[in-house]
Amino acid sequence: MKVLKFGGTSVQGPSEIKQVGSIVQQAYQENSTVVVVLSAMSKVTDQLIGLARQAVSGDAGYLQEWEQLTQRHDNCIRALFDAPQADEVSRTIHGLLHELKDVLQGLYLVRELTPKSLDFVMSFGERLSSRIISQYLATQGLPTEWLDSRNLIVTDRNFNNARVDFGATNARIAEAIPSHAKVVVMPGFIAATREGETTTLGRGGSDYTASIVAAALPDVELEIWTDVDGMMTADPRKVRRTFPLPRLSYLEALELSHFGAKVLYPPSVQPVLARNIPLRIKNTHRPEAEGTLITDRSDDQQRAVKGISSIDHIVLVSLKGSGMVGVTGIAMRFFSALALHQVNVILITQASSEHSITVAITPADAERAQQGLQEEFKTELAYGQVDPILVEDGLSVLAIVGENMRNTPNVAGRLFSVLGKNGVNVRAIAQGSSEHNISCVIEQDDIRKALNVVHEAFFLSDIKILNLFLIGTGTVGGTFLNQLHAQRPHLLEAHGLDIRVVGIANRRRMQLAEDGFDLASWPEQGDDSGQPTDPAVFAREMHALNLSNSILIDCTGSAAIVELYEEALRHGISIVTPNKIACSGPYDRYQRLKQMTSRRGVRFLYETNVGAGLPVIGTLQDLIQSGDRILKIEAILSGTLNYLFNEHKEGVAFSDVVKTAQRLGYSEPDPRIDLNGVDVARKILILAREAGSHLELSDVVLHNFLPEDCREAATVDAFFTLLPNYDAHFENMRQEAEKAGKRQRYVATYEEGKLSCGLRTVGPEHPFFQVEGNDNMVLFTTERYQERPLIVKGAGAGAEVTAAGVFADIIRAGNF
Ligand SMILES: NC(=O)C1=CN([C@@H]2O[C@H](COP(=O)(O)OP(=O)(O)OC[C@H]3O[C@@H](n4cnc5c(N)ncnc54)[C@H](O)[C@@H]3O)[C@@H](O)[C@H]2O)C=CC1
Ligand SMILES: N[C@@H](CC=O)C(=O)O
Repeated sequence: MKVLKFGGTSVQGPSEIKQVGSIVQQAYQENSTVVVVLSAMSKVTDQLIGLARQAVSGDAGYLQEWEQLTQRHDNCIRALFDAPQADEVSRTIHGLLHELKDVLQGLYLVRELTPKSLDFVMSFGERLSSRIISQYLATQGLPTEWLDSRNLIVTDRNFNNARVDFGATNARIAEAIPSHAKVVVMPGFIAATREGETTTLGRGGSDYTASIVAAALPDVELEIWTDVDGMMTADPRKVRRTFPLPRLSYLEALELSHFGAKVLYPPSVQPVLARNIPLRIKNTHRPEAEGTLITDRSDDQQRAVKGISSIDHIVLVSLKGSGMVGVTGIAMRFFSALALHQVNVILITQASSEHSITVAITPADAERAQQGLQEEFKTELAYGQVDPILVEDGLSVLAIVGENMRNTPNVAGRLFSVLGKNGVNVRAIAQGSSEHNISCVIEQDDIRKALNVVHEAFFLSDIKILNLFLIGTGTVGGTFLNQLHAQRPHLLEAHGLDIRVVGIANRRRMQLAEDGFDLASWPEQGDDSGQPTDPAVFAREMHALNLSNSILIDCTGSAAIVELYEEALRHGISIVTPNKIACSGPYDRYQRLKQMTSRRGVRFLYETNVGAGLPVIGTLQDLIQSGDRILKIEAILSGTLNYLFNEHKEGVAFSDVVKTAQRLGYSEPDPRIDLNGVDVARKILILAREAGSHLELSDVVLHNFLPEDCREAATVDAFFTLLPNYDAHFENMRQEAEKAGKRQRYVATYEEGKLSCGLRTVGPEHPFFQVEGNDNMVLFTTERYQERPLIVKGAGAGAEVTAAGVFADIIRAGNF
């Protein structure tokens, strides 16, 4: 024998009902006796509640709503039945609808809506749907019998959420439902007291009806038909790449449904669990899908965590105070007060110091909980032995569930580590000693991100999604996008790294796309669509998306973008940047940014600030962290300047070489930043800070070789107009060096806490003499490298190498 329950979405219209018909037909052929339990057509219960409230408030508009309800059922009948049968079904349905209208008229007149009358009004949803479907199944040639659940399921008088009298109920079901071939159709959700008053079993109660019926019959299987492929690893509306779970134990299903998995109404597990009846969840729209089988054992021994669920709109209520420590009976009084005020407790935590007890409840219970606790502890409150009752809202509970968690170490470690790395603050934690469930309370704003990162950690450990917000699509940013586009498939396949660009901005336009841009056409998306750029709005939208593993990539040279860093880190967003302004700006901010990363479990990576893609900062950090001490840094740090001094030859104008350096993407957005030495000053300052010095940019002794009017030109274009006036001047400098057998080099030095940079001429004996093209060279003289310095050398500017350095930092941030 089979009991099939169809939810509201499975019976919402004629085409769905026809699909139900074919599923029942199949079950009948395989099992002979089938019990079909039906929900109301989707949204009808809410509509009925609305009608009752409208009527009782004296709003005659309820009549129009009633007409609509009638119309919906009429349409369904007309689509399902031919003329003579349609009239017959209509008569039954209209009889019920007029009964409903009379009840609503009564509510309108007496202006009182009791829980009992609300139950009666709500009962019409299932009574209507089950009558129509019963008749429909009969027209399909099935031997159908409609039974009124109110004659079978006996409850107490706890209207709206009645408790079942299983003794009486089981006996009535066993007697009424025949074991010979038959299709029995019943309304779900509704029941009655012994005296025949209509009751309901709580929202979602149709599942419960089916489970009660199954548990009262011999040799039975239960199937719950809904609109998803089974119990999923997490809520697919909130979490990406969820998948159905083929098997669960009753306990796991209970925990998951209790913590928000809407597919199953939690009380429905108990009756089938008690009789060890297999329960399968199936998709009405995809009957071929396997669904989820729920039995007494969880047979996936490999996976410790079976599912992740959550409950939003949680309130934490805490009783704290030194007067609680070591005093017996506090917990008893705390929970008695809550019970007395009918407060349903979702989660409990108590610190082992006994200094506080915290419970999670729903907002509807919050005021009663607070009042109840204030009354109970009024003496302690008056004497200051406990603090005022603390009520905090805007929270969610996230729970991971699985029977095998009990035998698997590091499940909690993984959970909290992944939350921490994504900047999700955990407010309260609960784990039962059975270890089936670990729950934690977090800010509701973080729930989407938290669910996604936890889901990735436990179910998609082979794939990690990184969400990039890129500002700056010029030389470096644009090249990075091209590199990512080319490398993305390989990273996904070989390293399970799914890197998505979800935000793009440049000086003109900005836009966000939660599922990621198509990198094949990013310039169009980045440049022509979206909205005018406003960094504050970009940041606000980035924070609002609150995506897991988010990284802000600043490929500008803008101080305005640096202003966004602290808030981004605070929101758990890592930062990767070639922009030197943050690390060479005020020391306090540089320090704050670095400290925030360790506190918030995010990364702030800027390897490309010095030497473009060369491993300069990483090398220095490794030296320091391994206990070495920096004695001196001497370096060529400007790719642009080195290029100029190498390429400025006889017969070539200096100003033309500067233009070429700009065209090749070596120079700063404003090339004067290179020529006046500021770019080099920033870089040597950054190295000094990494080496432990608390210096500022103003501490760098900078020898400028750019003539003053070029430095002061109003725009970059004006600068390029003036520069040719000095071609002869630069040619003289070059010839002088050449005559002496030397070469010009712009050299930065850090020694004994002093910073300087300036133009020098070096002979063939000096290592800088041979530094070619746009190369950089950094000599680290340290306690361990005193005889001969440690040297890092290579291209120190340019789109490809810098973009590759940014790329490497992103992967580092992602692997953190
Ligand atoms: N080009 C190179 O070889 C290297 C560059 N860098 C650094 O990389 C950064 C970018 O350099 P490039 O790509 O060469 O510059 P670029 O001038 O080619 O590109 C800058 C990009 O930033 C955007 N931008 C500027 N201010 C903005 C704002 N306030 N809001 C939104 N977007 C803004 C621009 O629209 C443009 O897309 C600079 O900080 C530079 O110092 C670092 C190492 C090497
Ligand atoms: N403009 C810089 C490049 C990045 O830092 C240089 O020329 O070195």
